[in-house]
Amino acid sequence: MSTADRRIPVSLISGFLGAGKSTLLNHWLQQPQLAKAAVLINEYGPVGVDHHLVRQLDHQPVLLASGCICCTLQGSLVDSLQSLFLQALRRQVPPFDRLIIETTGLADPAGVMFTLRQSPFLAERYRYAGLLTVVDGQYGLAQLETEPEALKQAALADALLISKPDLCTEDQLQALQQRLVQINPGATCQTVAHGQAEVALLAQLCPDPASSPRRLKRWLQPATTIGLHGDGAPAHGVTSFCLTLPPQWGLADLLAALERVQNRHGAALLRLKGLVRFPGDTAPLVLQAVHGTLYPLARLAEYPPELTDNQLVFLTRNLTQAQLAESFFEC
Ligand SMILES: Nc1nc2c(ncn2[C@@H]2O[C@H](COP(=O)(O)OP(=O)(O)OP(=O)(O)O)[C@@H](O)[C@H]2O)c(=O)[nH]1
Repeated sequence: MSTADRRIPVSLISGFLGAGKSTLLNHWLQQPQLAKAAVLINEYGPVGVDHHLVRQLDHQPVLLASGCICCTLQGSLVDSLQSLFLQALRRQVPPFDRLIIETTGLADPAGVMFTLRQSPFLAERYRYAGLLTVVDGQYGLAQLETEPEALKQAALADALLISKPDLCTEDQLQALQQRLVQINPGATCQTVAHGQAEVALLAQLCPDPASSPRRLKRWLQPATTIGLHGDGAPAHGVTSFCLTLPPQWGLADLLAALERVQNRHGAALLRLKGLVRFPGDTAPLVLQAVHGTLYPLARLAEYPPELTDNQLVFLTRNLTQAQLAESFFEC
């Protein structure tokens, strides 16, 4: 990075659904080096849950944009970045020295890179500072074969982080690492458990793009060399919807329903997130699943008031809401 460049560095964290992006961000936001960082979280789905899962420090604005930044909301990303900059200038939010964008699991990072370059306002104030892609240690290898977005995110990354080593065998990790090297030999690749990566990784992602045009070209290059169309199209057959728990259900009913759904439709269940509270609970449980894996339930400190009780957000591929509901609500 040139010392004269005073633009705010923008780092992207991408990774397929449930790969471990928020976990990493949560860890990083507690580190003093990022005390003056701003964070933009982008979500896919009708109800935002992520921003309640990322621990928010008082002085860090967490902005939300619903939808997919790369394909449907590029205009809105420009607006968000512009407004964040102006708000900091007017001291409506604390000044920030770095911006981290966590892209939705379905986002194509090339769209974000392109946005930053295309808007003159943004290009003067922000500089693209690299892409870190988190790859699910457990499901990553399969996702790289079946999910074009996952492949593209890996192909475009400056650094790759393999998550969840504790859930993988050595062979699994090795096979994934080998595949990632094939897809993106230029990126660094390391394994990280529970998001505990060094913050220094952010600074190492890439130098000032202006001083490295070849790299920039590579970032923006459609990944046709590895068999993708590179048109930024959203995944086919991916739907997102909410289901509300029947009021008489308890935790046991919910767990039984999830087991049914995961047994029957594990492959089609890209992601499930939810906050649930049962009678007598003072704080909600955080529910997260990826395919057939239900992650350990965690309890939030308090209930975010603006969220509707007991709604689960599903993201599925080639599985309709009606089909999923039939399994979910079966008694
Ligand atoms: N066992 C284990 N679980 C992990 C690890 N990293 C993340 N997880 C869990 O995986 C689940 C998904 O992680 P998130 O950080 O929410 O994933 P994400 O990429 O932000 O998910 P989306 O926002 O849906 O794209 C959570 O329940 C995490 O606690 C890890 O290293 N080991």
